[in-house]
Amino acid sequence: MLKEGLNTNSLDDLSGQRLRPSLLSDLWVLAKARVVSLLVFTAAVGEILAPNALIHWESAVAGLVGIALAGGAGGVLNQIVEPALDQHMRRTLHRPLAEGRISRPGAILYAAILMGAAIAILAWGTNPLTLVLTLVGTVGYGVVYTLYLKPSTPWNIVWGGLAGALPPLIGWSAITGSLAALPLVLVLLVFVWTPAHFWPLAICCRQDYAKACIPMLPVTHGVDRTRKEILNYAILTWIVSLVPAFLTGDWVYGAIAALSGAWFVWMALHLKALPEGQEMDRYARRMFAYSISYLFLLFTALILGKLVMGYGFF
Ligand code: HEM
Ligand SMILES: CC(C)=CCC/C(C)=C/CC/C(C)=C/COP(=O)(O)OP(=O)(O)O
Repeated sequence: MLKEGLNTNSLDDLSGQRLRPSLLSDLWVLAKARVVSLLVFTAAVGEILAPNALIHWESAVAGLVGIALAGGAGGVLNQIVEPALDQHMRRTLHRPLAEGRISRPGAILYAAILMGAAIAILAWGTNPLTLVLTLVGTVGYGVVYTLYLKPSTPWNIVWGGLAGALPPLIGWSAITGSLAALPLVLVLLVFVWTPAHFWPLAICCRQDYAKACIPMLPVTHGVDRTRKEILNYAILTWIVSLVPAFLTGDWVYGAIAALSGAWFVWMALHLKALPEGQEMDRYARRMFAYSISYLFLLFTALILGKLVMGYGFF
């Protein structure tokens, strides 16, 4: 059975036969709901850090629901464009469109419903800035990254990552209707984190990307250059993660960011030192998994700091 890679639907039964996923689970996978959950969490942190989030709780709820729906629409758009590519990759070949369980028109209708609902909720419960930023996120990922950047440049995810980095700012703007230094730094943080999040996985899947003719960095520039870039971006992420401590005066957050970032950089160094082979691929997968916990930890530490210290000056 196809155990290599992150299968989105590992539904093999005891006899090795694949069970057919339910429609609900297909809709969940189509909307990339697990990725969207972290996007929504970073948006929630943007909201909590904003002044008077509790007073504007209706906007806060509308902002989170809107981002979840719009992020889901982005995931569906991505898979509408890519069924042929998904069929070539062990990690993605069981996706609903790739296996034909959901038709293209069905997926287009699903994306339209999600996006329509997102626009309606954001327009009703938040403000024009939040609506525009969210649209930029969905179009940036679902159209610009998927259609243009991904098939054409190995730096695709650096620029595509901007879309996924927007939620903290969207969360802040849902509450305040404006921009500010702290959420902009958080956007920068997710932006520089994204390459060190994704390229370890791209190293593991490099043969699949090569077969599918997608110019991911390990395919075009090799594994060594990719490991060097992962290290550069891990160091950059570590540095940027310390800036919120200076902006908020939250040194507990600062200590957590310093330690968890040092571990991220150490993993990048270790990955770089390993000889190419299965051990390196396994370690790259560990670093990919850690990247997700790391971002979650940073954002959790930020809200705990706000809840304890209040940041009255924001
Ligand atoms: C262009 C930018 C990005 C790229 C290319 C990328 C790529 C990926 C890929 C290929 C996966 C494997 C998951 C799957 O098979 O569906 C993944 C997983 C994940 N990504 Fe990213 N990612 C990006 C940005 C982000 C951002 C901004 C976040 C959140 C802030 C995020 C959060 C996650 C999470 C939580 C998972 C785990 C999902 C799971 O367990 O199924 N990613 N990412
Ligand atoms: C603010 C807002 C609404 C933003 C939406 C942005 C969004 C959904 C970003 C997710 C990024 C992501 C899952 C990339 C996967 O890359 P890929 O598509 O190359 O991976 P794949 O090979 O798994 O399809």
